[in-house]
Amino acid sequence: MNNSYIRVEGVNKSFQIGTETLHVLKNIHLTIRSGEMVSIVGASGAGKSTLLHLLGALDRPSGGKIYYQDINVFELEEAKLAQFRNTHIGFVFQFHHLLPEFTALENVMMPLLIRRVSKSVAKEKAHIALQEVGLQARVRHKPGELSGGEQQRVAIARAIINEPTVIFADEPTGNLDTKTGETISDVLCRLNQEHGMMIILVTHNENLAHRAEKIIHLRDGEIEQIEINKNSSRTEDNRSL
Ligand SMILES: Nc1ncnc2c1ncn2[C@@H]1O[C@H](COP(=O)(O)OP(=O)(O)OP(=O)(O)O)[C@@H](O)[C@H]1O
Repeated sequence: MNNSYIRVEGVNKSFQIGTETLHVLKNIHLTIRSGEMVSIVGASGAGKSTLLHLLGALDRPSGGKIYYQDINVFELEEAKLAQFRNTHIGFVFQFHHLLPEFTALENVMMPLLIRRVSKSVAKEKAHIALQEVGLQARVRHKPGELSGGEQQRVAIARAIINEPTVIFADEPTGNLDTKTGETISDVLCRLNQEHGMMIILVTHNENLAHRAEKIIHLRDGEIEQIEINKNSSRTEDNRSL
């Protein structure tokens, strides 16, 4: 059965710096299945974040196509693309971009309020999302009153409130100590295993990278290797690329 959810076909990305063209991603081909947890690893400057941004439809490729099932996302006009992102995708970044003057609950409610969901429904869903990441006791705290790991869990709750199909995370444990980083890794793995959310993440954290069932090694903008992680609890014996 073909259950590929995201299909990347011959994607390139270049940036123009003055008269120079920087070829950051070259001829990327990739398939990511429904429910998969995938990590993208590689040296600094290899193109990991650039690839994640393209996969998450935050930026457009210079060439090639990205399909979500049968939707060619970059053929969508800007407003439709934004709507597509809001409906299907959640983002978690190293620097969580929480709004400092709002409580954890209000930060998590925000994506639903932007979509004009009623305040009472948004509140109820935000409570559930914060419970999901183990922060039910901190709903009234503002970001400055939370630890780094707690702030990151609020960011994850905000990313899952729309019940996205896929979560993109760029260095989600990047500025956290080892133990707090493990808690965040546990939260992401649980969302994948218990709720079937696809998780696609960029990380320099070896432990987190190896909890994914597929590890994409990028080198100088090219896929060097796609490693199927036999040790991942989700890897099935009969999986193929
Ligand atoms: N908007 C941009 N304009 C010009 N060059 C860019 C832009 N974004 C990224 N680059 C360049 O593309 C290359 C890849 O960047 P990217 O952020 O994808 O790397 P990375 O693998 O995520 O690195 P790191 O592990 O250090 O975060 C870098 O050399 C970077 O300078």
